Amino acid sequence: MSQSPLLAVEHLAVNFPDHQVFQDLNFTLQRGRFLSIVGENGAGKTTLIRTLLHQLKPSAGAIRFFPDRKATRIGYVPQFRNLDEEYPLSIRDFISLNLSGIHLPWLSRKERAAVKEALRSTNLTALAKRPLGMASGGEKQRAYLAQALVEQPNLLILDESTASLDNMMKYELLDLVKKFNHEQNLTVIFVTHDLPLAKQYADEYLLLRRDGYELGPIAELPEDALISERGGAAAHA
Ligand SMILES: Nc1ncnc2c1ncn2[C@@H]1O[C@H](COP(=O)(O)OP(=O)(O)OP(=O)(O)O)[C@@H](O)[C@H]1O
Repeated sequence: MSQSPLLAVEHLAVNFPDHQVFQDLNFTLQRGRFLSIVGENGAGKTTLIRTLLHQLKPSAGAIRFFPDRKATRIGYVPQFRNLDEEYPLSIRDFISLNLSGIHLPWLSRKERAAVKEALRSTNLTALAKRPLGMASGGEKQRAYLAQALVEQPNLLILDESTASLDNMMKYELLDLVKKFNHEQNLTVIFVTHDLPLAKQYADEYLLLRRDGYELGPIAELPEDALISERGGAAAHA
């Protein structure tokens, strides 16, 4: 299989006023790969994602996108939050949120087709008119996935997106994501504390530790990846 990098993290360091999160982080993510980022609380997973999303500036080093950042569309699926039942938008309107207003105050024909496809591919067509607040947890999370997919990203970031979902919903969501990964060569970054889930779906792992990091094929993810050096199991978010 020919390899083509989507991004390269080079000698990355991120400093906060009181401490440094990474010192010299290096890895390359090839297109079409499914990378799981794991690490105990405070190891720097969110900091890395925020740096990838350009919300934080590296103190040293760089993240390079290929061919460039502009050509790299990033879809982001956040951690599950139970929206209020009163949340007024329908599932269809919620999925369209990122699109409306980009070109015109209403959706173009192409955008409407993209919303239709996002609904279809996440099994939400029959629920399109349902208020998102009334949807089940799994349906809500599929709506977030559809919202991220509607812009046809090259990179999909799942940021603890399965935390707080029950087992069935977790597998349902990741089965869908894996399908996009396989069928559309979509590159995936999955941040999680759930090692069995990471092992089942990812191709490779990045384990962040407070004093360094490890990388490798997912089959080599250490069983004790989330056991802190102080000897206890790390608390999960
Ligand atoms: N804006 C900030 N200012 C100062 N320190 C910060 C800031 N953001 C994060 N940190 C610190 O940086 C370290 C890494 O935090 P980060 O949230 O990236 O860890 P994490 O691996 O995502 O943790 P968790 O699993 O708990 O979500 C922590 O010690 C955190 O307190």
